[in-house]
Amino acid sequence: MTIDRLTLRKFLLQEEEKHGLGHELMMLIEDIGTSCRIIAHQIRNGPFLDILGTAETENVQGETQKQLDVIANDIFLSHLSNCSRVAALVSEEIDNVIWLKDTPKKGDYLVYFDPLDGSSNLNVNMSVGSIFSVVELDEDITDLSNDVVLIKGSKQICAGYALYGPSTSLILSTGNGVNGFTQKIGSGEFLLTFPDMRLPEETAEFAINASRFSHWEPPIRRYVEECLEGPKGPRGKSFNMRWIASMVAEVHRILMRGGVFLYPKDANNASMGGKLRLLYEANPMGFIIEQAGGKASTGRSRILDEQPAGHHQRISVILGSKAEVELIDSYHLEADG
Ligand SMILES: O=P(O)(O)OC[C@H]1O[C@](O)(COP(=O)(O)O)[C@@H](O)[C@@H]1O
Ligand SMILES: [Mg+2]
Ligand SMILES: [Mg+2]
Repeated sequence: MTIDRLTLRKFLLQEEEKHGLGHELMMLIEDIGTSCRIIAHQIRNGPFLDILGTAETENVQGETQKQLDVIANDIFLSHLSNCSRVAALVSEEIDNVIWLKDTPKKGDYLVYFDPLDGSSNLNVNMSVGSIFSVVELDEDITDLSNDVVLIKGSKQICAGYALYGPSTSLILSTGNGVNGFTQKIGSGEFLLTFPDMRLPEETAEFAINASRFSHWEPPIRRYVEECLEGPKGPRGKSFNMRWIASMVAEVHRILMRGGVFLYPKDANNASMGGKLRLLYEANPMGFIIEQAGGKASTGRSRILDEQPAGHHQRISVILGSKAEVELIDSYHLEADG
């Protein structure tokens, strides 16, 4: 039996009626969806096209790029330039902000994206994704500097991600909850398969790269150790642990069944501010998680309230089920005295 599902286009038209999304934002979301469809196609054909390996280049953050990091970035750049309201693009893979307008106006969009997240998973055929975030300018801009894009995550009007897993998912929020779409094989359309996604307040599952144990701050050690102690420990129950090394895949699992994801600032990455990037990883994922009823914190403050200091800034990330993130925050508070 096939169930009739809303297409992304029809869903956006409904959102427009209910919440006045605006034609230009709808078009932009469709362009993002198109980019993700093309990236999904490239990834699935990766072994035949011989594009799963390393490129000859490094990105601005000194990371060796995969060929698909570059390809996915080019796909986003070419499609997002279509929208007449997009003033600037900020990509993980590009050093400076790309200005598409000489005189951006109030109401124009800034789009931030990680074209391919978890790309170390590519050549082992594990899940990867794309992450995006949209902010509206609240004033006309005369000086096109990189600093213009340093806007808090609480100002996002739209964020989401695509997960290139066994199926391709597009998860989206325009500030009215979170909705999940799946790309249909054949038509290639995104159809609404997970309406109004909510994550459970409590959980017994956590995700952290435990190989970094020796670098962790005391509150993170305390949290993980208490989980590992199981029913006889202070948490009084058994915990499960998962690590895919792809933030998109971890966040998606948490959105579907609860859990908490930690990539904290630690002794090894503190000089960079952490591992994950604020503007195109932490903020959009924080927005999605909050819109689904969860919480996103650095351990010491709400991620979406962080004032960015640089457009490739990194940050400590703890997000997921509300009660669990609150507990980890309380351990930081106690440790800081
Ligand atoms: O290898 P590690 O340190 O566990 O890193 C995994 C983390 O790095 C990232 O892959 C960073 O993303 P990029 O692939 O976009 O650089 C996150 O998705 C993930 O959470
Ligand atoms: Mg990433
Ligand atoms: Mg990336």
